[in-house]
Amino acid sequence: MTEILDNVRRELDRLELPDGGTVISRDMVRAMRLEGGEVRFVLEAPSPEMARHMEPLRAAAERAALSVEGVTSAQVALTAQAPEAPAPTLKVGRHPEGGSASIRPSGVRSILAVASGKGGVGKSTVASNLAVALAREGRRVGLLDGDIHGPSLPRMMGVTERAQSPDGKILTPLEAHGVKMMSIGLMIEEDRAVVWRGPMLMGALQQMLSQVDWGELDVLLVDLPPGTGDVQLTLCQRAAPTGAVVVSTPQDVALLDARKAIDMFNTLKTPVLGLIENMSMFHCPQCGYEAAIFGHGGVAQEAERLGLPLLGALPIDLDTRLGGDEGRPVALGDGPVSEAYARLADRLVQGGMA
Ligand SMILES: Nc1ncnc2c1ncn2[C@@H]1O[C@H](COP(=O)(O)OP(=O)(O)OP(=O)(O)O)[C@@H](O)[C@H]1O
Repeated sequence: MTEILDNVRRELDRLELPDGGTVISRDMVRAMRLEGGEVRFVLEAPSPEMARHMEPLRAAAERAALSVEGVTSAQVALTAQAPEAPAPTLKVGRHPEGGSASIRPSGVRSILAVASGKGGVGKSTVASNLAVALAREGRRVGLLDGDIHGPSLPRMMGVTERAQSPDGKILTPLEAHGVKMMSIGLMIEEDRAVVWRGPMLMGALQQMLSQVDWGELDVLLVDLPPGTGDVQLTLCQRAAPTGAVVVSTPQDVALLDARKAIDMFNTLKTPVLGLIENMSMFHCPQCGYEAAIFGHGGVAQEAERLGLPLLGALPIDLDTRLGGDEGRPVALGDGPVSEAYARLADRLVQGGMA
């Protein structure tokens, strides 16, 4: 299936635009899906004015998709980016307000923290894929990037637009792959560093929870920074999360830090719902050889020791890395990793957590 969609994209990349580039290189294709042999996607024009002249391009895109083997029908819709809303006057990077008052958004049924002790274990990758898998199950999902110093979710979810605040008070979340999302990365330029102390980090989290129009959500996933710092403290003390899932690799050094994260959640009385092992095995796609690059079974043993469920085990996988870099989480496709995320999502839904 992924191959068919890749071929469709390849064909679309031949559709040249009068002012240069193609619909792919100009990033105009949205929400591409394949069901049975039917391909559907949206062509997004930069403005309503341009969309009015794009019917021939839309028809050409349909023909291009239909020319791909395995595609039996194609439906392409035209849309246009809304005229630019006023730039947010909302100032980010304030100190937190309101003492210990709740900052939990009222329409959100469940808040799940996605945490890790150590950095780089794949927490944001798991959060973005889990969000997509839950949305594919029909859940109303939000994804909040709590990693304020190193926001990576905009890139992983393929969102490049800036967040807007039509009234200067409340930010509108951006939407990608059926998930509403908010990140400091949507408010500052990508290569600008956030050089903030603890109180400003806590203030930013407060703003992203209580000054964002999250609407009605079944679940809001909060991708926490690694470790046990101010953001974790604020979330647990003021937003009453339903629980936390802790991501770790099977490596000893990562497990050691995961134990500290679990200890922190216990201290803050936030239930730890289970552990997720990431980068558990590498299956060589060429020769079938299996290598336990970061060790094997460590997270399962740790979960058993702590009496916590092992919610899932995800392999080291090239498509996972590529999907993260390209802004198309691997859980959008089909294949063993996408199925593993679907099982993880299902488990959380069945358990009433998402
Ligand atoms: N299962 C996997 N297979 C292959 N690559 C992976 C996997 N999980 C994560 N990665 C890659 O590892 C890198 C780190 O992942 P990610 O940013 O999700 O980690 P993180 O724990 O959120 O890091 P930090 O919190 O320190 O920013 C990314 O390049 C990501 O694509």
